[in-house]
Amino acid sequence: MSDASLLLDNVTLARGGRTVLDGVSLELPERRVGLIGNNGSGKSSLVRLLNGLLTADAGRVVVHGLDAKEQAAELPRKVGFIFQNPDHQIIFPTVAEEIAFSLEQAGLPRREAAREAVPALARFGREHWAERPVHALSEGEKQFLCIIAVLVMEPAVIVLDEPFSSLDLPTRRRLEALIAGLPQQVVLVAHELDAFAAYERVVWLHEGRVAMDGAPAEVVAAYRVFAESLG
Ligand SMILES: Nc1ncnc2c1ncn2[C@@H]1O[C@H](COP(=O)(O)OP(=O)(O)OP(=O)(O)O)[C@@H](O)[C@H]1O
Repeated sequence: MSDASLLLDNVTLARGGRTVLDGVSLELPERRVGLIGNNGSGKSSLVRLLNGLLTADAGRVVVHGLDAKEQAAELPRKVGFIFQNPDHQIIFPTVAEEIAFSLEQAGLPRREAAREAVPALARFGREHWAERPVHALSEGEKQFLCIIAVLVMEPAVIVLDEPFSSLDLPTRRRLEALIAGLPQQVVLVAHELDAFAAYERVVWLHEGRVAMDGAPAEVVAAYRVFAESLG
């Protein structure tokens, strides 16, 4: 296995007494990986194994050489996570404080992190946001702030779990362009199936198992047929 891979080896996970991942095995060295499937199929559960928010009941998860169980404490710095709802991620009242907190998480001493927040925002052309109250940002701006907060920590992997749900189309397109330019490995969970056209690999989860896995054109087309048949 290459060191820059995500590996799930026969992973099983139960939540609330139900099996939500059932013997999932995947080796994912691709830089752009999509995850699709019906509501409740296990997508969010799977990506939460990658940054230690959840721990597999059986099987093994390895993230760029880190064993998710043995080296769980190191995972949050390796895997940046962007949630569907930015309000779940943002904890500080101002933009600069939020970014300073990320820098501190990345290992900078507190005072240095506070000093570096505005220059960090400037790298993304958002230094004018520094003193803005987070609640005064639009949904798209909040999502962008979350992404900046994750990127300043320079993780090797970026996971986005349904990041487009509350975004209008222009904001979504801007976010997609930003994601496309990232040097990191990206794992995207989304119901917007056209978002995966340029991806290298798409995994379709169904009821906690891999239903299909491969090039986006084939996997998305097959999932579309299946999903339409349920409607
Ligand atoms: N906090 C929780 N406690 C117990 N069960 C949970 C919890 N969160 C999710 N589940 C269950 O785990 C299963 C998989 O959920 P998960 O969120 O991983 O699916 P998903 O594919 O991401 O769905 P969606 O597309 O709706 O976001 C579902 O049956 C769900 O009810």
